[in-house]
Amino acid sequence: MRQNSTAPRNNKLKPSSNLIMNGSVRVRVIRTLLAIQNGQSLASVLDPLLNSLHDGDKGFAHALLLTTLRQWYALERLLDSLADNPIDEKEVRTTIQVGLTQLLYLQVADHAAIHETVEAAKEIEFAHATGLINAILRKVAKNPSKFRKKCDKKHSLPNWLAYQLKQDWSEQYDDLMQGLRQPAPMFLRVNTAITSVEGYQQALVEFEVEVDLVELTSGFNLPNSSDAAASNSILTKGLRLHQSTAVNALPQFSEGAASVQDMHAQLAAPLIHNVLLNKLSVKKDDADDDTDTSNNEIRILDACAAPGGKLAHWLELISSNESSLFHVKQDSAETSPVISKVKITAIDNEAPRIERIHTNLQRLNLSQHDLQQAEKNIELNIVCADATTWQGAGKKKSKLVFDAILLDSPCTATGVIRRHPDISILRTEEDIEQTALLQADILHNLWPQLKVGGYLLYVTCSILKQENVEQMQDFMTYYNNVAAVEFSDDCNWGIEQAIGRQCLPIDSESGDGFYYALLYKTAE
Ligand SMILES: C[S@@+](CC[C@H](N)C(=O)[O-])C[C@H]1O[C@@H](n2cnc3c(N)ncnc32)[C@H](O)[C@@H]1O
Repeated sequence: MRQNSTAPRNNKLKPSSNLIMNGSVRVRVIRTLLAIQNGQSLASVLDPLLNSLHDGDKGFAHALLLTTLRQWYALERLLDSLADNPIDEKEVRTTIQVGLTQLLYLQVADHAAIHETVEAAKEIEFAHATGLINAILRKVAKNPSKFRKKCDKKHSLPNWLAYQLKQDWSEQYDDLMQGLRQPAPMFLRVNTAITSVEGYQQALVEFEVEVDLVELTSGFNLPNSSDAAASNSILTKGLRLHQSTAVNALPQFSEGAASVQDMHAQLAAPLIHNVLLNKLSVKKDDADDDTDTSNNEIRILDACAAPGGKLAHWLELISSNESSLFHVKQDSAETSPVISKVKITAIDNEAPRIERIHTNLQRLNLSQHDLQQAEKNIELNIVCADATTWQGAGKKKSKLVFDAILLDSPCTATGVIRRHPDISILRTEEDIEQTALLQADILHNLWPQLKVGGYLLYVTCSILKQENVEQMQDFMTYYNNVAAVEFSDDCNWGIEQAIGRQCLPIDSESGDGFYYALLYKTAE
């Protein structure tokens, strides 16, 4: 029996104090780390930190904060091994960890790292601990490579999470533990409604921004399709920057020519878009198919849409001339396009995050207003609603509303720890269970709203099986009208699972730890 779900515990944590942004750079970084340990997310404290600093200090503060977070648990273990007596005060531990990061990972000169860190302890009114801080940092400074080796040896995760990942990924475990401690590469998605990927790559060369073209192939076998359409292959192209760059240094960024989006996140929109294209192009002689395009409109849902990365991508594809749903022709003798209207609903239950959807779509000229002006016959509705209870049919009798659903589900975000290393501090073991329950509630509310013959793409940025393949296996036991679409061997991303595919953030050039499963609705 499913229980009532609640959001992950971290979402409920209240910040215990407002950040006081004064003092030296190190003091501000220490205060930021203390705020994160008190439950604030990195996303909420990073801008206040950086905005409080002179331009010349921002790079160092950013590196010090992010590196300390990435190495947090390894530094904690090292610290425990270095202290004669247990150190309990959070402020003292954090200060020493910030010192260790400078010595072991940032190659700051010994005397600056030690002196400035000791001074920081005085500034945060922990002068009583300066002797201890000084002694530990001096010991490490005498042989940094020995201590760096010690620190790098194991993982830098809380033990409960490392243990769970060992259970889930024993073969990939060592690489995964190292991969999760590294920074992630920056990827760009090119807005193909404006320019081609190759065209934008050329423009970047002129701006002296070095990138590599990344091509991901997604092969899958659609059930109940005609032979011609039975096997499909989609090519998703993105750009990987050699070095992370401020977006205002990118050509035509403010005009919407490109967006920052992880490479594996870029798989979502093409996948759901292409199965829909395929569905529309197949002659409707399938008894299992309830997709009614007789009124020339299709309805699609982005169920957890904020801040709108995948929604924007999908809208770019829909409004791009090459891949537009409006240009699909059925494989019958008829030649007229089958679709004259696409209705998209995007929901999310967090109002401030909905605001970010609007801002993002405006930059890309994809707001409701822009779409209306362009007379694209795309109707976009963005709604603040809870996906565990929301009903797209409103008062209509039939619940069957959507031809395709993208469910980019709330998750523990363990697959994006490289970008959000605060996750390893903020998450607790109990969050996995609670998050899995929330995901199940959303799935059970949305599935009855999908038309027979429609597709639901389930996505998470988690690397825990409970939220992914096990969630899908569990879900499928509830229904006799669900089939999992098989990805084929053509896929050059992720690891095949009993249902779906799992990407792991192992290698420093690849994308984040996303999971994808494509479900098809059959007749009961
Ligand atoms: C992984 S994020 C979505 C990212 C988004 N699809 C994108 O590509 O930019 C998950 C989203 O689910 C939303 N969410 C969490 N619980 C929800 C619920 N019960 N109903 C609707 N949205 C929910 C969160 O606010 C969050 O924005």
